[in-house]
Amino acid sequence: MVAAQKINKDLQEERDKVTFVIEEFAKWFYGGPRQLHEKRFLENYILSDPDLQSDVDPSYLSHKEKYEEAIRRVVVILKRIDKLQAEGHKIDNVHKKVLGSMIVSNVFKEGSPLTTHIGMFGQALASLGTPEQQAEWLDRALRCRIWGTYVQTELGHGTFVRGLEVTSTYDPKTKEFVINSPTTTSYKWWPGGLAHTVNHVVVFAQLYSLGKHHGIQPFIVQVRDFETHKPMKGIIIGEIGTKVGFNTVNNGFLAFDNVRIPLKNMLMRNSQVLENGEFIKSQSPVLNYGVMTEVRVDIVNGMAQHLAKAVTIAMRYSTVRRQSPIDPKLPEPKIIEHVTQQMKIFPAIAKVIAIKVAADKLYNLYDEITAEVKSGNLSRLPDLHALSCCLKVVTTNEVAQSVQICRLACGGHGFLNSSGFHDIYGNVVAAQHYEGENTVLLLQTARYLIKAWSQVLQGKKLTPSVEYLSAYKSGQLGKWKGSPNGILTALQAATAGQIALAYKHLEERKKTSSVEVATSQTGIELAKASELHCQVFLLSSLMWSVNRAAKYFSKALGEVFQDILHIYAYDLALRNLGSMLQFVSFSSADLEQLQMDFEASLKKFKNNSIGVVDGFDIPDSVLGSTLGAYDGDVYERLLSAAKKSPLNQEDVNKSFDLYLKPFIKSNL
Ligand SMILES: CCC/C=C/C(=O)SCCNC(=O)CCNC(=O)[C@H](O)C(C)(C)COP(=O)([O-])OP(=O)([O-])OC[C@H]1O[C@@H](n2cnc3c(N)ncnc32)[C@H](O)[C@@H]1OP(=O)([O-])[O-]
Ligand SMILES: Cc1cc2nc3c(=O)[nH]c(=O)nc-3n(C[C@H](O)[C@H](O)[C@H](O)COP(=O)(O)OP(=O)(O)OC[C@H]3O[C@@H](n4cnc5c(N)ncnc54)[C@H](O)[C@@H]3O)c2cc1C
Repeated sequence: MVAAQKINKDLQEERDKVTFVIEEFAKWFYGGPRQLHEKRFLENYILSDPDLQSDVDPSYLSHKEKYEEAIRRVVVILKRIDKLQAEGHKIDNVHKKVLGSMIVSNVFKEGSPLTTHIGMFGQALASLGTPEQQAEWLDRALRCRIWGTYVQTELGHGTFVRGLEVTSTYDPKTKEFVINSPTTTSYKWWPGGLAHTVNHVVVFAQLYSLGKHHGIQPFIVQVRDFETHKPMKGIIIGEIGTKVGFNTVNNGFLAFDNVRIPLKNMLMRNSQVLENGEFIKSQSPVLNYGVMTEVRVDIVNGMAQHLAKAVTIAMRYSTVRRQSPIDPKLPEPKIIEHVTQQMKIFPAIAKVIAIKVAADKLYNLYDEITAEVKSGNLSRLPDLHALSCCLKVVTTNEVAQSVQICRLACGGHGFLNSSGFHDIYGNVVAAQHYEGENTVLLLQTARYLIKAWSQVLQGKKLTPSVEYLSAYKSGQLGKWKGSPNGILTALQAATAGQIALAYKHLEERKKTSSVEVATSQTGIELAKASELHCQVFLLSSLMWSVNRAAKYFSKALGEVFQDILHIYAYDLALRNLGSMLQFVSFSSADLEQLQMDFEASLKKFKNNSIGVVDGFDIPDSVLGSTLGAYDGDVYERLLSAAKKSPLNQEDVNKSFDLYLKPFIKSNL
């Protein structure tokens, strides 16, 4: 595909300078040769369907048309997956690998109405349902023969799950639950696909049985008729309106008016209600929160992919675009020659890799701990919760900021929808809101860090992710060294110092207030500590991975990883100087050197920067950008995209005769 393309000569010139084998990098980035091959196969197989080659640019459609087109595309893809399976291709979890991945990001642009079906409804059945319940619903859900979503948030409550108002009251006479939405604020609000797509939901409601309250429990409810798709009796359902992004996700509202469901529809893997109404408690109430944890883990991986798209666009465009002479005697340079441009894009490239590495580690931890939980051992669940919360926050915040920087790095053209940034940004900032509001999740991680610090004070041994707190307490951290390793220890000292301060202030406030009030008053410091702790995890994971790369990869690629690590570490240190200055001693010469080292690291990486974004291996059909295509034919693409605007399909728009002309005439 690539060989036949005519490549922009500036882009080719930069590609010729790359010192490592891009394919080796791509294999690493996707987890191995088999995974890379499977990704390419799926991209090609799915996206080559003629019914996806439509010339319709969804950004010109109305809200309603966008949704209808998204559903048409969903079905084309589902048929394609059915065909794939009928042809005997065995790909595990293929629906998630296609519908829940970047492969289709340019097909939907503003999100698929089946995103939560794939990522949350199926997952809720799998992790909260009994084997009998899974036999009834899971297989049909996985084959997309029933469509569902995860319905938790209400108009009045999203964060404080225990405050949800929808009730589910067991009636032992009929062996049914009766579900009700007692107030306006109890309307379910937000779930993806809920409005007009799904026919089932997993809904979270306050359980009452035999007059007693048993907290939030999950129930499966059919909300639309299979044949007519009309709302079922007692179901009030609709769409919540246009949004900053995610406009094809079909987020909806839902209220229940005495909706009856059979006893077997409570998902009972954890807690149970018996026929006589007796309630059997689960091992822990947080087991019902497991789906949220899994999605937080998925979000981190998704952020690396979104940012990979943004940096690919910014990097290729910066290689093709020439503007503003640096040396007046020479022609206008590629804009990537401006060091400030490198400062915008190279740290963002490094972040893609740091986040990908952290996501891999988080997935491994998730798999290990989920297996332990299944066998009844919940001891490491807090580690997973603490890490998944802060990583979800820091990666969504950093990627949102970096996508903006990449957009700005493309000058005015970055503001065009055809650049692709608008859709990437919309998808990224949505994740700052969903699956736990970001400040709230930082405070969850902080609970864990405060407990860890209290263990340090008691001389107890800590789990690996917080072991550095003991090192800080025994005075081993705090001396500045300008290497990535030195930056890691300085950051660890700053984090531990911040946790210790928050702990101290919390203890002081506890003397005059309850623990809860004191914790709330210490929120600013606690949130800061969590954020720093997450940065420690990101940097230490990247260092671990880069050191490993030295053993397993070619020397050339190993050096590129080292360059990336240096850029990442220097950039992180410069952005966190304020926090570090409070707990680490620096001289002004140290800071001057740090800036020099950062600039040198940009220069060193420059010749390989285009190779790394090519190694993200995002085909044009997935990238969907006039500025970032592989061949660099930016200006022709911009013009061709503009010509497709509906306004350009006629010489004179009717508004001239209707409004402008009469106005001009009337003023003559
Ligand atoms: C494509 C887009 C799709 C989007 C979908 C959505 O958005 S769906 C909607 C997404 N919605 C949201 O994301 C809503 C966000 N809100 C929430 O998740 C919860 O309401 C909460 C965590 C904020 C508070 O919960 P609470 O009032 O029950 O709890 P508490 O603070 O009193 O802590 C009690 C203990 O529980 C622990 N623990 C808590 N969670 C977990 C967990 N997952 N695992 C393990 N443990 C957990 C916690 O650490 C604490 O332990 P400690 O310290 O006592 O040993
Ligand atoms: C695009 C999108 C898709 C979504 N999809 C789904 C879905 O499929 N299913 C579903 O059930 N839900 C879904 N949601 C809902 C989402 O999970 C919630 O909006 C999210 O968890 C935040 O909760 P909230 O809206 O109640 O925010 P709020 O809690 O009201 O946040 C408002 C402000 O209050 C602050 N605040 C609240 N509590 C505290 C506290 N304890 N301490 C300090 N500050 C606090 C927050 O930091 C924030 O600044 C979706 C939301 C969006 C935007």
